[in-house]
Amino acid sequence: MTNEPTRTDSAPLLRVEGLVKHFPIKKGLLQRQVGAVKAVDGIDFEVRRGETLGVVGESGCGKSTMGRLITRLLEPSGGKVEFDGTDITHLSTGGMRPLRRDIQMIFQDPYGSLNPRHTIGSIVSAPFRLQGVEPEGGLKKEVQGLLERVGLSPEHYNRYPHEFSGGQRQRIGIARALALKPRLVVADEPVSALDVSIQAQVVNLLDDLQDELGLTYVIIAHDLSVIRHVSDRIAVMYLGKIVELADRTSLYEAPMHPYTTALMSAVPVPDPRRRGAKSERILLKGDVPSPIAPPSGCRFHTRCWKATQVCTVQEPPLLELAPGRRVACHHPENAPDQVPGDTALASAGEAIEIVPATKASNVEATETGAGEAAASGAVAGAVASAAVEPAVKVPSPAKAPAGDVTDPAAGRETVAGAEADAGADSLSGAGTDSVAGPGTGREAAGDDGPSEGGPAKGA
Ligand SMILES: Nc1ncnc2c1ncn2[C@@H]1O[C@H](COP(=O)(O)OP(=O)(O)OP(=O)(O)O)[C@@H](O)[C@H]1O
Repeated sequence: MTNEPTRTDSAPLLRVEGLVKHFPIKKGLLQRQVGAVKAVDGIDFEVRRGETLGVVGESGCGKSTMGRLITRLLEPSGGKVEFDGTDITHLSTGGMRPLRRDIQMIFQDPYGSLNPRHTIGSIVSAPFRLQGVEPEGGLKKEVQGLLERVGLSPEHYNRYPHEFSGGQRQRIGIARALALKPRLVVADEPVSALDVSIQAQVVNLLDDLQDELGLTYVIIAHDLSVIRHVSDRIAVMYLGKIVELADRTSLYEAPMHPYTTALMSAVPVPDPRRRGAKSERILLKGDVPSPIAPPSGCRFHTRCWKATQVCTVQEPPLLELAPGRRVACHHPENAPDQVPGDTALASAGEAIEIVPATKASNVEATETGAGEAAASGAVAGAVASAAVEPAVKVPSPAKAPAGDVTDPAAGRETVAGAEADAGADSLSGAGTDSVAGPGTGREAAGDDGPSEGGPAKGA
Protein backbone atom coordinates (compact mmCIF):
# COMPACT_ATOMS: atom_id res chain seq x y z
CA MET A 1 0.00 0.00 0.00
CA THR A 2 2.97 2.30 0.42
CA ASN A 3 3.04 5.08 -2.13
CA GLU A 4 6.06 4.92 -4.35
CA PRO A 5 8.19 8.04 -4.31
CA THR A 6 8.58 9.46 -7.77
CA ARG A 7 12.03 10.92 -7.16
CA THR A 8 15.12 9.69 -5.41
CA ASP A 9 14.57 8.78 -1.79
CA SER A 10 17.21 11.20 -0.63
CA ALA A 11 15.50 14.30 -2.06
CA PRO A 12 13.09 15.86 0.43
CA LEU A 13 9.42 15.59 -0.38
CA LEU A 14 8.82 19.21 0.55
CA ARG A 15 11.29 22.05 0.47
CA VAL A 16 10.46 25.51 1.75
CA GLU A 17 12.74 28.49 1.18
CA GLY A 18 12.30 32.00 2.57
CA LEU A 19 8.56 31.50 2.90
CA VAL A 20 6.65 34.68 3.75
CA LYS A 21 3.02 35.49 4.41
CA HIS A 22 2.08 39.05 5.28
CA PHE A 23 -1.61 39.79 5.76
CA PRO A 24 -2.21 43.39 4.73
CA ILE A 25 -3.91 45.74 7.18
CA LYS A 26 -6.19 48.11 5.35
CA LYS A 27 -7.97 51.20 6.59
CA GLY A 28 -10.40 53.87 5.51
CA LEU A 29 -12.79 54.22 2.63
CA LEU A 30 -10.11 53.60 0.09
CA GLN A 31 -8.88 50.56 1.97
CA ARG A 32 -5.33 51.78 1.87
CA GLN A 33 -2.77 49.38 3.22
CA VAL A 34 -1.37 50.76 6.46
CA GLY A 35 0.66 47.80 7.59
CA ALA A 36 0.81 44.03 7.61
CA VAL A 37 0.58 41.13 10.00
CA LYS A 38 3.84 39.30 9.46
CA ALA A 39 2.39 35.89 10.20
CA VAL A 40 5.18 33.94 8.51
CA ASP A 41 8.31 35.93 7.87
CA GLY A 42 10.97 34.00 6.03
CA ILE A 43 11.22 30.37 6.98
CA ASP A 44 13.31 27.57 5.52
CA PHE A 45 12.92 23.87 6.11
CA GLU A 46 12.44 20.61 4.33
CA VAL A 47 10.36 17.54 5.04
CA ARG A 48 11.91 14.17 4.28
CA ARG A 49 9.95 11.32 2.81
CA GLY A 50 8.23 9.21 5.41
CA GLU A 51 9.11 11.42 8.36
CA THR A 52 6.94 13.43 10.71
CA LEU A 53 7.98 17.01 11.15
CA GLY A 54 6.38 18.51 14.25
CA VAL A 55 5.82 22.27 14.34
CA VAL A 56 5.41 23.84 17.73
CA GLY A 57 5.13 27.35 19.15
CA GLU A 58 2.85 29.65 21.09
CA SER A 59 -0.51 30.72 19.79
CA GLY A 60 -0.19 33.27 17.00
CA CYS A 61 3.38 32.39 16.00
CA GLY A 62 2.27 31.46 12.48
CA LYS A 63 1.99 27.66 12.64
CA SER A 64 -1.42 27.43 10.97
CA THR A 65 -0.51 30.01 8.37
CA MET A 66 2.59 27.98 7.54
CA GLY A 67 0.43 24.84 7.22
CA ARG A 68 -1.95 26.60 4.87
CA LEU A 69 0.91 27.95 2.81
CA ILE A 70 2.55 24.59 2.22
CA THR A 71 -0.78 23.01 1.28
CA ARG A 72 -1.40 26.07 -0.88
CA LEU A 73 -4.65 26.97 0.80
CA LEU A 74 -2.96 30.35 1.08
CA GLU A 75 -0.92 32.16 -1.52
CA PRO A 76 2.58 32.98 -0.20
CA SER A 77 3.66 36.64 -0.23
CA GLY A 78 7.22 35.53 -0.88
CA GLY A 79 9.62 32.61 -0.91
CA LYS A 80 9.28 29.20 -2.46
CA VAL A 81 7.43 25.95 -1.80
CA GLU A 82 8.65 22.92 -3.70
CA PHE A 83 6.76 19.64 -3.59
CA ASP A 84 8.62 16.62 -4.90
CA GLY A 85 10.81 18.87 -7.00
CA THR A 86 7.94 20.91 -8.46
CA ASP A 87 7.65 24.60 -7.62
CA ILE A 88 4.07 25.01 -6.36
CA THR A 89 4.49 28.48 -4.83
CA HIS A 90 2.22 30.29 -7.21
CA LEU A 91 0.36 27.49 -8.94
CA SER A 92 -3.19 28.45 -9.89
CA THR A 93 -6.22 26.57 -8.61
CA GLY A 94 -6.24 24.54 -11.81
CA GLY A 95 -2.52 23.94 -11.59
CA MET A 96 -2.86 22.68 -8.03
CA ARG A 97 -5.78 20.36 -8.78
CA PRO A 98 -3.76 17.27 -9.70
CA LEU A 99 -1.55 17.85 -6.65
CA ARG A 100 -4.56 17.86 -4.32
CA ARG A 101 -4.38 14.08 -4.44
CA ASP A 102 -0.89 14.20 -3.02
CA ILE A 103 -1.19 16.97 -0.45
CA GLN A 104 -3.96 16.83 2.12
CA MET A 105 -4.81 18.62 5.34
CA ILE A 106 -6.45 17.49 8.55
CA PHE A 107 -8.05 20.26 10.56
CA GLN A 108 -8.37 20.87 14.26
CA ASP A 109 -12.11 21.09 14.55
CA PRO A 110 -13.57 17.74 13.60
CA TYR A 111 -17.11 19.04 13.78
CA GLY A 112 -16.71 22.32 11.95
CA SER A 113 -14.85 20.66 9.10
CA LEU A 114 -17.65 18.20 8.31
CA ASN A 115 -20.80 19.38 6.58
CA PRO A 116 -23.66 18.44 8.96
CA ARG A 117 -26.06 17.95 6.05
CA HIS A 118 -23.92 15.34 4.33
CA THR A 119 -23.72 11.68 5.25
CA ILE A 120 -20.40 10.20 6.21
CA GLY A 121 -20.41 8.26 2.95
CA SER A 122 -20.87 11.43 0.96
CA ILE A 123 -18.18 13.30 2.94
CA VAL A 124 -15.54 10.61 2.58
CA SER A 125 -16.33 9.99 -1.07
CA ALA A 126 -16.09 13.70 -1.96
CA PRO A 127 -12.38 13.55 -2.85
CA PHE A 128 -13.07 10.78 -5.38
CA ARG A 129 -15.87 12.81 -6.97
CA LEU A 130 -13.82 16.00 -7.05
CA GLN A 131 -10.87 14.27 -8.66
CA GLY A 132 -13.01 12.12 -10.94
CA VAL A 133 -11.52 8.93 -9.51
CA GLU A 134 -13.51 5.70 -9.84
CA PRO A 135 -12.13 3.11 -7.40
CA GLU A 136 -11.84 -0.42 -8.72
CA GLY A 137 -14.38 -2.15 -6.50
CA GLY A 138 -16.80 0.79 -6.60
CA LEU A 139 -16.97 3.97 -4.57
CA LYS A 140 -19.11 2.70 -1.71
CA LYS A 141 -16.91 -0.32 -1.09
CA GLU A 142 -13.79 1.85 -1.13
CA VAL A 143 -15.28 4.36 1.32
CA GLN A 144 -16.45 1.61 3.64
CA GLY A 145 -12.94 0.16 3.54
CA LEU A 146 -11.56 3.58 4.49
CA LEU A 147 -14.01 3.85 7.38
CA GLU A 148 -12.83 0.49 8.64
CA ARG A 149 -9.22 1.45 8.29
CA VAL A 150 -9.69 4.47 10.56
CA GLY A 151 -11.49 2.39 13.17
CA LEU A 152 -15.10 3.12 12.22
CA SER A 153 -17.77 0.70 11.11
CA PRO A 154 -18.73 0.40 7.42
CA GLU A 155 -22.33 0.67 8.70
CA HIS A 156 -21.63 4.30 9.51
CA TYR A 157 -21.79 5.10 5.79
CA ASN A 158 -25.31 6.54 5.91
CA ARG A 159 -25.06 8.33 9.24
CA TYR A 160 -24.56 12.07 9.82
CA PRO A 161 -21.68 13.84 11.61
CA HIS A 162 -23.80 14.85 14.62
CA GLU A 163 -24.27 11.17 15.46
CA PHE A 164 -20.57 10.81 16.24
CA SER A 165 -18.30 11.75 19.13
CA GLY A 166 -15.42 14.17 18.66
CA GLY A 167 -12.86 11.40 18.25
CA GLN A 168 -15.01 9.60 15.72
CA ARG A 169 -15.52 12.81 13.76
CA GLN A 170 -11.78 13.32 13.63
CA ARG A 171 -11.49 9.76 12.30
CA ILE A 172 -13.96 10.73 9.55
CA GLY A 173 -11.80 13.77 8.74
CA ILE A 174 -8.75 11.51 8.59
CA ALA A 175 -10.55 9.03 6.31
CA ARG A 176 -11.46 11.89 3.98
CA ALA A 177 -7.89 13.22 3.96
CA LEU A 178 -6.46 9.78 3.22
CA ALA A 179 -9.05 8.79 0.62
CA LEU A 180 -6.82 9.43 -2.38
CA LYS A 181 -3.67 8.08 -0.75
CA PRO A 182 -1.87 11.39 -0.39
CA ARG A 183 1.87 11.59 0.03
CA LEU A 184 2.00 14.59 2.34
CA VAL A 185 -0.50 15.17 5.12
CA VAL A 186 -0.48 18.41 7.07
CA ALA A 187 -2.40 18.06 10.33
CA ASP A 188 -3.19 21.32 12.12
CA GLU A 189 -3.78 20.64 15.81
CA PRO A 190 -5.36 17.27 14.97
CA VAL A 191 -6.17 16.36 18.57
CA SER A 192 -6.35 19.60 20.52
CA ALA A 193 -10.14 19.86 20.30
CA LEU A 194 -10.54 16.32 21.61
CA ASP A 195 -10.94 15.12 25.12
CA VAL A 196 -7.59 14.02 26.50
CA SER A 197 -8.82 10.46 26.85
CA ILE A 198 -9.41 10.33 23.08
CA GLN A 199 -6.21 12.11 22.01
CA ALA A 200 -3.99 9.05 22.36
CA GLN A 201 -6.28 6.98 20.16
CA VAL A 202 -6.24 9.50 17.34
CA VAL A 203 -2.48 10.07 17.62
CA ASN A 204 -1.86 6.33 17.51
CA LEU A 205 -4.19 6.01 14.53
CA LEU A 206 -2.16 8.63 12.66
CA ASP A 207 0.99 6.71 13.58
CA ASP A 208 -0.40 3.40 12.32
CA LEU A 209 -1.64 4.94 9.09
CA GLN A 210 1.75 6.48 8.48
CA ASP A 211 3.41 3.07 8.69
CA GLU A 212 0.72 1.41 6.63
CA LEU A 213 0.53 4.00 3.86
CA GLY A 214 4.06 5.39 3.88
CA LEU A 215 2.79 8.88 4.64
CA THR A 216 4.84 11.98 5.30
CA TYR A 217 3.41 14.21 7.99
CA VAL A 218 3.72 17.80 9.08
CA ILE A 219 1.96 17.94 12.43
CA ILE A 220 1.24 21.33 13.94
CA ALA A 221 0.51 21.48 17.65
CA HIS A 222 1.03 23.69 20.63
CA ASP A 223 1.06 20.71 22.99
CA LEU A 224 4.65 19.61 23.46
CA SER A 225 3.61 16.22 24.74
CA VAL A 226 1.73 15.48 21.53
CA ILE A 227 4.64 16.80 19.46
CA ARG A 228 7.13 14.70 21.39
CA HIS A 229 5.07 11.60 20.77
CA VAL A 230 4.54 12.00 17.04
CA SER A 231 7.61 13.76 15.63
CA ASP A 232 10.89 12.61 14.15
CA ARG A 233 12.13 16.18 13.84
CA ILE A 234 10.69 19.33 15.34
CA ALA A 235 10.61 22.95 14.19
CA VAL A 236 10.09 25.53 16.92
CA MET A 237 8.42 28.73 15.72
CA TYR A 238 8.43 32.15 17.33
CA LEU A 239 6.75 35.20 15.82
CA GLY A 240 6.75 34.00 12.22
CA LYS A 241 10.25 32.50 12.30
CA ILE A 242 11.74 29.08 12.88
CA VAL A 243 14.14 29.50 15.79
CA GLU A 244 15.23 25.88 16.13
CA LEU A 245 14.98 22.77 13.99
CA ALA A 246 16.28 19.49 15.35
CA ASP A 247 15.58 15.83 15.80
CA ARG A 248 13.24 15.08 18.65
CA THR A 249 15.73 13.58 21.05
CA SER A 250 18.27 16.39 20.76
CA LEU A 251 15.58 19.00 21.08
CA TYR A 252 14.09 17.55 24.23
CA GLU A 253 17.38 16.52 25.83
CA ALA A 254 19.50 19.57 25.05
CA PRO A 255 17.57 22.46 23.52
CA MET A 256 19.77 25.16 22.03
CA HIS A 257 17.50 28.15 21.60
CA PRO A 258 16.58 29.83 24.90
CA TYR A 259 12.94 29.91 23.75
CA THR A 260 13.02 26.14 23.24
CA THR A 261 14.62 25.76 26.65
CA ALA A 262 11.76 27.69 28.22
CA LEU A 263 9.18 25.65 26.33
CA MET A 264 10.81 22.38 27.31
CA SER A 265 10.90 23.34 30.95
CA ALA A 266 7.11 23.43 30.77
CA VAL A 267 6.77 19.85 29.55
CA PRO A 268 5.24 17.81 32.33
CA VAL A 269 7.02 14.62 33.24
CA PRO A 270 4.60 11.81 32.50
CA ASP A 271 6.13 9.23 34.82
CA PRO A 272 5.09 10.11 38.41
CA ARG A 273 8.22 8.39 39.74
CA ARG A 274 10.39 10.85 37.79
CA ARG A 275 8.46 14.01 38.60
CA GLY A 276 10.97 14.99 41.26
CA ALA A 277 13.72 14.95 38.66
CA LYS A 278 12.44 18.19 37.18
CA SER A 279 12.29 20.83 39.80
CA GLU A 280 12.22 24.11 37.95
CA ARG A 281 10.35 25.75 35.17
CA ILE A 282 11.19 28.89 33.24
CA LEU A 283 8.25 31.27 32.96
CA LEU A 284 8.70 33.88 30.26
CA LYS A 285 7.49 37.25 31.40
CA GLY A 286 5.78 39.77 29.21
CA ASP A 287 3.56 39.31 26.21
CA VAL A 288 4.49 37.91 22.85
CA PRO A 289 5.19 41.04 20.77
CA SER A 290 2.82 41.91 17.95
CA PRO A 291 3.50 40.30 14.58
CA ILE A 292 2.52 43.66 13.07
CA ALA A 293 5.69 45.24 14.46
CA PRO A 294 8.02 42.48 15.60
CA PRO A 295 11.11 43.48 17.59
CA SER A 296 14.25 44.36 15.67
CA GLY A 297 17.19 41.96 15.54
CA CYS A 298 16.30 38.71 17.24
CA ARG A 299 12.54 38.69 17.74
CA PHE A 300 12.92 36.87 21.02
CA HIS A 301 15.29 39.40 22.59
CA THR A 302 12.53 41.20 24.49
CA ARG A 303 11.81 38.04 26.48
CA CYS A 304 15.24 36.43 26.56
CA TRP A 305 17.41 36.19 29.64
CA LYS A 306 20.55 35.83 27.51
CA ALA A 307 19.96 38.88 25.29
CA THR A 308 22.86 41.21 24.58
CA GLN A 309 23.28 44.34 22.44
CA VAL A 310 23.79 42.42 19.22
CA CYS A 311 20.43 40.71 19.67
CA THR A 312 18.63 44.05 19.36
CA VAL A 313 20.13 44.90 15.98
CA GLN A 314 21.19 41.75 14.20
CA GLU A 315 18.81 38.97 13.33
CA PRO A 316 20.52 35.64 14.01
CA PRO A 317 20.45 33.36 10.96
CA LEU A 318 19.24 29.78 11.29
CA LEU A 319 22.62 28.02 11.38
CA GLU A 320 23.60 24.38 11.66
CA LEU A 321 25.40 24.50 15.01
CA ALA A 322 25.57 20.72 15.34
CA PRO A 323 24.94 17.98 12.78
CA GLY A 324 21.24 18.10 11.85
CA ARG A 325 20.52 20.91 14.32
CA ARG A 326 19.70 24.39 13.14
CA VAL A 327 19.37 27.25 15.59
CA ALA A 328 18.83 30.99 15.18
CA CYS A 329 20.52 32.44 18.26
CA HIS A 330 23.58 34.55 19.06
CA HIS A 331 23.89 32.94 22.49
CA PRO A 332 22.61 29.37 22.22
CA GLU A 333 22.42 26.90 25.07
CA ASN A 334 24.39 23.67 24.75
CA ALA A 335 26.50 25.17 21.93
CA PRO A 336 29.34 27.70 21.60
CA ASP A 337 28.34 31.33 22.04
CA GLN A 338 28.22 33.00 18.61
CA VAL A 339 28.97 36.51 19.90
CA PRO A 340 30.98 36.03 23.10
CA GLY A 341 31.71 39.03 25.28
CA ASP A 342 28.85 41.18 24.03
CA THR A 343 27.21 43.49 26.57
CA ALA A 344 24.17 42.00 28.28
CA LEU A 345 20.90 43.92 28.05
CA ALA A 346 19.75 45.44 31.32
CA SER A 347 16.30 43.94 30.75
CA ALA A 348 17.64 40.39 30.34
CA GLY A 349 17.77 39.66 34.07
CA GLU A 350 14.09 40.47 34.38
CA ALA A 351 12.95 38.46 31.39
CA ILE A 352 11.98 35.30 33.17
CA GLU A 353 10.93 33.84 36.45
CA ILE A 354 12.06 30.46 37.69
CA VAL A 355 9.36 28.63 39.57
CA PRO A 356 9.16 25.16 41.02
CA ALA A 357 7.81 22.76 38.42
CA THR A 358 4.92 21.68 40.62
CA LYS A 359 3.72 25.25 41.13
CA ALA A 360 4.12 25.92 37.42
CA SER A 361 2.12 22.82 36.54
CA ASN A 362 -0.69 24.03 38.73
CA VAL A 363 -0.64 27.40 37.02
CA GLU A 364 -0.70 25.71 33.66
CA ALA A 365 -3.46 23.34 34.65
CA THR A 366 -5.73 26.20 35.60
CA GLU A 367 -4.81 28.28 32.58
CA THR A 368 -5.00 25.71 29.85
CA GLY A 369 -7.21 23.12 31.31
CA ALA A 370 -5.52 20.00 30.20
CA GLY A 371 -1.81 20.67 29.78
CA GLU A 372 -0.49 18.16 32.21
CA ALA A 373 -3.44 15.85 32.00
CA ALA A 374 -2.86 15.49 28.29
CA ALA A 375 0.70 14.54 28.82
CA SER A 376 0.47 12.29 31.78
CA GLY A 377 -2.86 10.82 30.95
CA ALA A 378 -3.70 10.10 27.40
CA VAL A 379 -1.08 10.88 24.82
CA ALA A 380 2.14 10.74 26.70
CA GLY A 381 0.79 7.85 28.66
CA ALA A 382 1.67 5.85 25.60
CA VAL A 383 5.25 7.04 25.76
CA ALA A 384 5.62 7.30 29.49
CA SER A 385 8.47 4.89 29.66
CA ALA A 386 10.31 6.63 26.84
CA ALA A 387 9.76 10.16 28.03
CA VAL A 388 12.73 12.40 27.55
CA GLU A 389 13.51 14.65 30.44
CA PRO A 390 14.68 17.99 29.13
CA ALA A 391 17.90 19.20 30.64
CA VAL A 392 17.12 22.72 31.73
CA LYS A 393 20.11 24.84 32.52
CA VAL A 394 18.67 27.32 34.94
CA PRO A 395 19.84 30.86 34.41
CA SER A 396 19.95 33.47 37.14
CA PRO A 397 16.46 33.99 38.47
CA ALA A 398 14.61 37.27 38.15
CA LYS A 399 12.37 38.73 40.79
CA ALA A 400 9.19 40.25 39.48
CA PRO A 401 6.03 38.13 39.15
CA ALA A 402 5.44 36.26 35.93
CA GLY A 403 3.24 37.81 33.29
CA ASP A 404 0.94 35.86 31.07
CA VAL A 405 2.04 34.55 27.77
CA THR A 406 -0.73 35.85 25.63
CA ASP A 407 -1.96 35.45 22.14
CA PRO A 408 -0.73 38.27 19.96
CA ALA A 409 -3.55 37.63 17.53
CA ALA A 410 -3.66 41.31 17.02
CA GLY A 411 -6.20 42.83 14.79
CA ARG A 412 -7.49 39.72 13.08
CA GLU A 413 -10.66 41.68 12.45
CA THR A 414 -8.98 44.83 11.27
CA VAL A 415 -7.05 42.94 8.69
CA ALA A 416 -7.96 42.09 5.18
CA GLY A 417 -8.46 38.53 6.21
CA ALA A 418 -10.49 37.82 3.16
CA GLU A 419 -7.29 38.01 1.24
CA ALA A 420 -7.15 34.49 2.59
CA ASP A 421 -6.97 33.42 -0.74
CA ALA A 422 -9.38 33.30 -3.40
CA GLY A 423 -6.53 31.57 -5.18
CA ALA A 424 -6.50 28.77 -2.68
CA ASP A 425 -8.88 26.17 -3.77
CA SER A 426 -10.32 23.77 -1.32
CA LEU A 427 -8.67 20.56 -0.46
CA SER A 428 -10.53 17.61 -1.76
CA GLY A 429 -13.35 16.89 0.55
CA ALA A 430 -13.03 20.21 2.21
CA GLY A 431 -14.23 21.52 -1.07
CA THR A 432 -17.72 20.36 -0.47
CA ASP A 433 -17.68 20.39 3.27
CA SER A 434 -17.20 23.63 5.03
CA VAL A 435 -13.87 24.03 6.72
CA ALA A 436 -14.13 25.89 9.94
CA GLY A 437 -11.37 27.75 11.68
CA PRO A 438 -9.75 26.35 14.73
CA GLY A 439 -12.37 25.11 17.14
CA THR A 440 -12.05 25.60 20.81
CA GLY A 441 -14.65 23.34 22.21
CA ARG A 442 -13.53 20.19 23.86
CA GLU A 443 -15.51 17.14 23.03
CA ALA A 444 -16.83 15.01 25.77
CA ALA A 445 -15.29 11.61 25.97
CA GLY A 446 -17.77 9.43 24.30
CA ASP A 447 -17.94 6.14 22.60
CA ASP A 448 -14.97 6.42 20.39
CA GLY A 449 -14.81 3.18 18.62
CA PRO A 450 -12.06 0.69 19.14
CA SER A 451 -9.08 2.02 20.97
CA GLU A 452 -5.70 1.95 19.35
CA GLY A 453 -2.88 0.43 21.22
CA GLY A 454 -0.06 0.91 18.76
CA PRO A 455 3.46 1.27 20.01
CA ALA A 456 4.79 4.72 20.61
CA LYS A 457 6.95 6.16 17.87
CA GLY A 458 10.56 5.69 18.69
CA ALA A 459 9.69 4.43 22.14
N1 LIG B 1 -6.55 35.63 7.49
C1 LIG B 1 -5.84 36.36 8.32
N2 LIG B 1 -5.85 37.69 8.24
C2 LIG B 1 -5.11 38.44 9.05
N3 LIG B 1 -4.29 37.97 10.01
C3 LIG B 1 -4.24 36.65 10.15
C4 LIG B 1 -5.00 35.78 9.31
N4 LIG B 1 -4.72 34.51 9.69
C5 LIG B 1 -3.85 34.59 10.71
N5 LIG B 1 -3.55 35.89 10.98
C6 LIG B 1 -2.63 36.40 12.01
O1 LIG B 1 -1.37 35.82 11.74
C7 LIG B 1 -0.71 35.49 12.96
C8 LIG B 1 -0.38 34.03 12.95
O2 LIG B 1 -1.61 33.28 13.05
P1 LIG B 1 -1.67 31.70 12.98
O3 LIG B 1 -3.08 31.29 13.11
O4 LIG B 1 -0.89 31.23 11.83
O5 LIG B 1 -0.86 31.32 14.31
P2 LIG B 1 -0.85 29.95 15.10
O6 LIG B 1 0.55 29.79 15.61
O7 LIG B 1 -1.38 28.85 14.27
O8 LIG B 1 -1.81 30.26 16.31
P3 LIG B 1 -3.02 29.38 16.88
O9 LIG B 1 -2.37 28.20 17.49
O10 LIG B 1 -3.66 30.30 17.86
O11 LIG B 1 -3.88 29.07 15.69
C9 LIG B 1 -1.67 35.90 14.08
O12 LIG B 1 -1.29 37.15 14.55
C10 LIG B 1 -3.01 35.95 13.40
O13 LIG B 1 -3.84 36.90 14.02
